[in-house]
Amino acid sequence: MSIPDKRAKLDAVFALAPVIPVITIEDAAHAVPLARALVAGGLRVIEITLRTQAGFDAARAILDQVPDAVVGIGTVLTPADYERAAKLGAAFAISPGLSIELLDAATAGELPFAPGIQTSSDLIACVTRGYELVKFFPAVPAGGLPALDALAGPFPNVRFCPTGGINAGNAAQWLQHRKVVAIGGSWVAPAADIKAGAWAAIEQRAREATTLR
Ligand SMILES: O=C(O)C(=O)C[C@H](O)[C@H](O)COP(=O)(O)O
Repeated sequence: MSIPDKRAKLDAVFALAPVIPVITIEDAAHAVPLARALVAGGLRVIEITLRTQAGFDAARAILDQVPDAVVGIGTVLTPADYERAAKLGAAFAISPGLSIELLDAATAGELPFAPGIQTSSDLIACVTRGYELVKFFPAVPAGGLPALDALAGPFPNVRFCPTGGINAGNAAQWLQHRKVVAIGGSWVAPAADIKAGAWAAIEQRAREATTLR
């Protein structure tokens, strides 16, 4: 697939919902009820991180059993992670950062990829290769909205998915920025609620998140 085609696919995914729940799952058996709760609440795009062993199995279960969910693989750190995400049939891959090796693998591959950035040098590496939708991580510790606004200036074509330190209290402010396509965060489905099977609470938080923009 060409770079513009992959870019268009990624844009279409990020247009589906204002908030992307970032999920860290310890037990793959939780994946399907969790995804059903998020979809029922109106958040179809879900980032399953590879922070835990269960990440891939969780993503596979959702892909198999929750057709309305749009599954992205997060914490993609290496070309091998990217390849695995592509083989799994995920909708996209996303990273908290970037390396040239990772960008090159994603350029050669078929799966749309959103690199993570924190500096203008990161953004130069991205735009040089045609990546124009990036995760801004960690959004709040790295300077918050003023930092994003400053970074956006020299890169007029870049759009951002800020993640890291965003919650129900500050999410709306981030979503008002014209270069923010969506925000990511763990607050919609925190680890404790997943562990406890608190699906109704997660569904309710998802529903509230859909009204933030
Ligand atoms: O694990 C990854 O791949 C990441 O990119 C990091 C996560 O997106 C953030 O850690 C979520 O941040 P919180 O919403 O503040 O919990």
